[in-house]
Amino acid sequence: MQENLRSQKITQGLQRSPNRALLRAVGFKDTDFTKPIVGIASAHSTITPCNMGIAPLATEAEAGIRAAEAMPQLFGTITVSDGISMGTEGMKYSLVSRDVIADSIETACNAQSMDGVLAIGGCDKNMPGAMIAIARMNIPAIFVYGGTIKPGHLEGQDLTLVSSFEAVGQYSAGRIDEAMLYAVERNACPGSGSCGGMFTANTMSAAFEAMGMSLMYSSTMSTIAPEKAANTALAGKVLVEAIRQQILPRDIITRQSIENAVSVVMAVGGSTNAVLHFLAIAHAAEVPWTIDDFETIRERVPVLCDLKPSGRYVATDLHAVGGIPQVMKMLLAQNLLHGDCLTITGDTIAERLKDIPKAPPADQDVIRSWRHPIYAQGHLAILKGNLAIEGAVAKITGVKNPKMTGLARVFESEEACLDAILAGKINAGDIIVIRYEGPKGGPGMREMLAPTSAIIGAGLGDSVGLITDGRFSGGTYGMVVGHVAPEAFVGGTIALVQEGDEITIDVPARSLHLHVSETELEQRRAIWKPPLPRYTRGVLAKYAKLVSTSSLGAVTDLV
Ligand SMILES: CC(C)(O)[C@@H](O)C(=O)O
Ligand code: FES
Ligand SMILES: [Mg+2]
Repeated sequence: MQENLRSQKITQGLQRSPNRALLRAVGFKDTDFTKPIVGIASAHSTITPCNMGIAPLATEAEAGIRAAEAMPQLFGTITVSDGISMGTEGMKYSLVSRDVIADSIETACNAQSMDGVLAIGGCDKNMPGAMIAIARMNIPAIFVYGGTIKPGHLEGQDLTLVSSFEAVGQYSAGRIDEAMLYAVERNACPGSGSCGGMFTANTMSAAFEAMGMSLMYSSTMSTIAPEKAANTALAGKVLVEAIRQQILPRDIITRQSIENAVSVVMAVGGSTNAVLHFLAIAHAAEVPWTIDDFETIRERVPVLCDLKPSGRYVATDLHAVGGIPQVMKMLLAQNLLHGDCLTITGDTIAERLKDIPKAPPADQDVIRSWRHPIYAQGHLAILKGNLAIEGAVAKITGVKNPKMTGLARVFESEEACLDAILAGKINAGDIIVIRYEGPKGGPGMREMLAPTSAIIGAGLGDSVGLITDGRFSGGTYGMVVGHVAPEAFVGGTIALVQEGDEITIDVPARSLHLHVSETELEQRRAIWKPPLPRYTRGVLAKYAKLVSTSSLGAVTDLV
């Protein structure tokens, strides 16, 4: 098999002499022009612990690729740290960054005819951004996770970044003092790595491992562990072999492997963002996959892992007891995983899992036994109803009652809502509505981590519901429903809700209902006026014009 299938366009023949002149300047010798050119898409950044450990890993990948007789070429892609932009206008760029990352990787690889790409990412959008590009281009590729952070420690408790968000709510509700708030802040994030609970970054990396696009065990390794460096070099070698064998992403990313990935998301109790991102990845891979497909999986897959945000442990704890392969083996043993799906190594999932025991180790409680799951069914439910005709995504963890009726408390932005919670104006039984935060309206579907953490911190997690056309952080839990579609900006019913309207969130019935008659809704619709776009120039304006509804994954290249 020819290994420079694509790069021969820039390296072979008389006319490519100038191209070779440039490549010689970056180190190519006569014998290198027939070797595969392999991009390394590095999301290194010093702004955030999620990405600050990536540069040394990129160096490891480079060495692995070179040792396999290929030509590694490093290029940078961007990151937005959700935790740093959270709660500000800047957070509107977070989901936008997913598509900027995808577009930038596609641009670098296709413009320079690379034969394959190894993408390394850290913060939340790095994972889906890279995978969208990989699926779209369909050139041999592997994803390497930058690795998870270790937990922080305070007074015998394990902390994550989300502890710090919750401390703000606890402080405002008078449950902790200022000294404690700052103690949490100082101890929450002990160094390099992506946020440690089963938040969005860890959810997506775990899902990619399950999908076969990353090496086994790689998604739960700590950034600073020596095994992470060694595994990254190995990923480089595995990729070069995949280029030689021409194993393409769309051989791996199939309907079955997306089912495997989503099953693992349920089993680990992962982030609502997985719904949005897998819709977008499936779209990029041209795999038929709809929002209702998540429901089919939820019904059959239990939540097995006791992980934060609502559980007790962090990703490094999961790693220590067998990681994602152990969870996958448990699902495989119950026929809930397609064992014949291909992985990037050329082996199938079942072959990769063959030496792993069917049950988790007995002396631990991070992964529950099959008979005693945390929840008998998955925790990410798709709700529909007059408030969300296209669908909405509910996360139900840490709540006693998955059905709730209450009176609407309506906010036109996240900031307005947070102010009301912190001022003690939200009461048990309220259902908060945060709107005009959708893909087009926000734009960019901000994550409502500050309000949802403030609700938890105020002790209202069980008694207050929240619905929004925005998104949630992987750190959010409680009675929360996001991605409400159609969004307010395009005139979805959520735009017509008035203060004091009765709303029912009924997860068992999978319904989201506004108790207002059709006639009354029609009257309200007749006087509703679409708001002016919040941005008229720049990337947010361009994004708002292009982006699809969230029920189709908020993609920017819908045909
Ligand atoms: C800040 C977090 C925890 O990274 C959040 O953005 C998430 O989605 O998990
Ligand atoms: S802020 Fe980057 S993973 Fe949480
Ligand atoms: Mg996030």
